[in-house]
Amino acid sequence: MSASPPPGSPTTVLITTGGTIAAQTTTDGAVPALGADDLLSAASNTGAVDAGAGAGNTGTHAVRTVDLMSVDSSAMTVADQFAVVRAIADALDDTEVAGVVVTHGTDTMEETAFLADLYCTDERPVVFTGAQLPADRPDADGPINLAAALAAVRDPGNRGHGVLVVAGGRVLPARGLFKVSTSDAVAFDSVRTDLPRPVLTDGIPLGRTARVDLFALYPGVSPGLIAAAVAQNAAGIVLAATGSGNTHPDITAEVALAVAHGVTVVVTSRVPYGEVSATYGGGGGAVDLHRAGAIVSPWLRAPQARMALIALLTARASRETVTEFFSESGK
Ligand SMILES: NC(=O)C[C@H](N)C(=O)O
Repeated sequence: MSASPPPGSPTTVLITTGGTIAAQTTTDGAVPALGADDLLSAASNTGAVDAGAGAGNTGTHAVRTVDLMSVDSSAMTVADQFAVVRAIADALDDTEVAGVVVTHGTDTMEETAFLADLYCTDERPVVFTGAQLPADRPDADGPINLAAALAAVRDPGNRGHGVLVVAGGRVLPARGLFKVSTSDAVAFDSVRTDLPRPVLTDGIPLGRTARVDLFALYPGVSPGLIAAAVAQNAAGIVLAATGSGNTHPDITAEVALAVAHGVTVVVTSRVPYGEVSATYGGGGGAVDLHRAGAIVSPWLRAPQARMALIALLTARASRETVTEFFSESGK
């Protein structure tokens, strides 16, 4: 039995979306099966949640639950991701709510948490968490991560820092985050933890969103990939180029054609750390890609650059606005 939080206690909203934190092992592989109440019970059993906590409350905070969806995050659609962002905004519409925890698969947490951060103008903490091991494993990391995420919402030091991600004992900003391990509890790292946070204030879109394709570049890559994206009416293309944003000259020619078709092209890197900058020439360097009309993303890597481009192009942002967003993000 869990004790009730004192009357008038602030409320944390717990939104669940599936992922390994909610998964059980079946003969067909691990699949999300658990809901918010199960996750809260497991978190309270860790002893890491304040005394008196349990399903329905965490110590001095009441917990309101929203079982939003139950999917592996690798199977999420962009519509699902915007549904998560809207659910966070709905939760924060209630002034009694002190903050929000979202449980989510780790495969694409860097994308959804970043998308939420793009629209996050509220001071109240929004914290994503997940797990690397299914909930039915004796060494499951989900319960301790959820307990830590709930504690992060209660920590006044986390106000005003945008969306955070808690996993494996680390608390990191969503912006700049990427998954670094397929299996370790320390699932994430950051390209830079002090990235500026330009936000989008036009409102969270409803309905269709812009199509943005993402290609990793490599020796021998076919320029036809870009032509195919243009032919299929992509509004934007993100290139995870080699090194500091470089590729083969044949790609540069296709980028120029795509830009001439009105497609917004953003160049980032397949390398996890360091700045992407227009340094190299030679026909396929970032200097050449920039001259061909591509916008360089100095710090946001491909998955997050793609989410930003989807959000910006859905809001019909001009080329100038997109350029400004990426340059602001790199200061
Ligand atoms: N660790 C995880 O959560 C991986 C899982 N495939 C997911 O992203 O939903």
